[in-house]
Amino acid sequence: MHKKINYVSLFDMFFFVHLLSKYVLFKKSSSLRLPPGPRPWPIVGNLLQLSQGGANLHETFAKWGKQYGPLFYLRLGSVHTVVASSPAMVKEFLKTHDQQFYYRPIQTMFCEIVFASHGIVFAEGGPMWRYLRKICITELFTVKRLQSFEPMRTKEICSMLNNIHMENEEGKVVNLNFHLTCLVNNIITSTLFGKKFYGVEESGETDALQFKQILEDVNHWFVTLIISDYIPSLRWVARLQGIEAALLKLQQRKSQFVQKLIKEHKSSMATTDQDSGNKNTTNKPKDFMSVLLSAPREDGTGNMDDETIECVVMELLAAGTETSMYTIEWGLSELIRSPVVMKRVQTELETVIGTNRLVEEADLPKLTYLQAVVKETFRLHPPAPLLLPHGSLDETCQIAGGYDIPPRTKVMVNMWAMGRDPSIWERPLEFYPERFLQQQQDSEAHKYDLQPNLLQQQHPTVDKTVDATKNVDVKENTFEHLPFGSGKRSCPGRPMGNMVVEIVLARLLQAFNWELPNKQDPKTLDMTEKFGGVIHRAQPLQVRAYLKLPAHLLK
Ligand code: HEM
Repeated sequence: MHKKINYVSLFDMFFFVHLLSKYVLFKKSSSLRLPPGPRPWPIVGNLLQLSQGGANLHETFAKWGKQYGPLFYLRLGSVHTVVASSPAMVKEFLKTHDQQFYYRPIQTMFCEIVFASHGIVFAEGGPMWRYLRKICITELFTVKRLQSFEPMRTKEICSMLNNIHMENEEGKVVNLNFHLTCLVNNIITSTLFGKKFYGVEESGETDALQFKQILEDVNHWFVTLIISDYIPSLRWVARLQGIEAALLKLQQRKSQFVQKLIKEHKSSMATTDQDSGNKNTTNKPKDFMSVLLSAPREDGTGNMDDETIECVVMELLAAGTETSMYTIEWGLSELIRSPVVMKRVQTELETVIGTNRLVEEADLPKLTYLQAVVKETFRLHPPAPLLLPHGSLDETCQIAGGYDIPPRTKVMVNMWAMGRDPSIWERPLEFYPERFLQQQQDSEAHKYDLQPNLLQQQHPTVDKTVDATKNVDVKENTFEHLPFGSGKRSCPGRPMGNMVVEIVLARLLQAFNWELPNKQDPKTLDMTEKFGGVIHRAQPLQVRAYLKLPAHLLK
């Protein structure tokens, strides 16, 4: 009994000291003019309210945005957080004060251990991050480099089309999610390491199996809420729960896997150099890992170190795969639900490309309606609904409205809420690509509308004359539509991500007619979302695909 009382008083003392330290910390911020927001609880702040009702984070934030305004404040444990959800507020952070808010000051245990926070995505900022972004833009995502991988992409897409066709011939329902996972992973890893891991030999402890397991674990931990990320004094809890050990083990597995690839690359580069006197004599495109291995260090002395390369390639893999593949799945889901829009995009493909050859990447600029379909998909289903967190480092910043943003505040942008905001978009919940077409492009698209009145029948409420005046560039310049972010932290992989989404969708639509299994009414297709780092369909898309091109074109 005596012992128990001692424990209780010890706990009380710990609790009191904890509260006192929080009080001292937040006394300072209470003199600041913070944006409005829900009332925080002691210690945990608004953390518990986040999970109330089981809604996805971006949905909860959209609800609070309506209640508290386009900029609201939360305290998540000890982490100051603000959420912006109007073009004017987003412009404040991504343009007007981009110089102060381009940092990623909030590091989670996952980023710290698994990515060591010294690549691009999770790096706070600084000269190394700037240098790596420069390499992305001048070396990796150039038109020339991306074009050099076109034959690989064409081959992979054709192989997927063939597999889908064969499954359908056997009377099977096609799980599109499965096919897209294989395809997009193979495209990205072939670009990054010159290797693919899906659809290859899978018996035993193969590279493919290891790769998939690592990727699964990285995705799992990326979205797992670890309490000590918000209440750092509870790090010992993460230790006791074995979280820290699990993350360290994942880091080692990831490191061993990528280091093996780096070793293979170094020895094949050495052989090529010996054979050809420093000239690349093979027709194989130079993958990103080879480019990074021959890139100089930031200070110009020697080559970049292996740890940085390891970090960068894994980040590119994590950033580039699910974003692209889920967009394609959402796009096709929306088109199946809107037969008139589906008809228009397929007619555009028939008219511009014909039926004697498959659409190629060089054709994409001519397919204006397809581009509008992709933009409309990003509007309703931005893969990163809250972008990635931004923030300032050590200074308090004053922004429009007279609000103070304390140092190291996590700044989130609710792109998902903006995409569905009726004050920005007319009839925001309708899938209506025409809203992105300029007037002259719009009349072009009408060429492909076989029955002009059908669109109005399907969307009786849509007033085309109003929406047709809008175009996507205006929407980006006015900070209304930014699926790739904007400013210093905007997505460097955009040229690749956008192109992969467009070409895969174009080929799927050109090659097949799509239906739901068992003659299910398209309007009843379940569109429930799940947030797991990237927004994806709660239920993978299951479809029937009927070939509409000669089968030999898929070879
Ligand atoms: C549909 C495709 C994609 C979408 C929608 C997308 C979207 C985004 C968004 C919203 C951000 C955060 C911007 C911010 O913090 O404000 C981002 C960052 C990033 N993305 Fe993408 N992305 C896509 C594809 C790719 C691809 C294919 C790659 C590379 C293979 C890539 C590499 C990156 C990197 C490295 C960053 C971090 C930039 C930094 O922190 O400086 N992304 N992306």
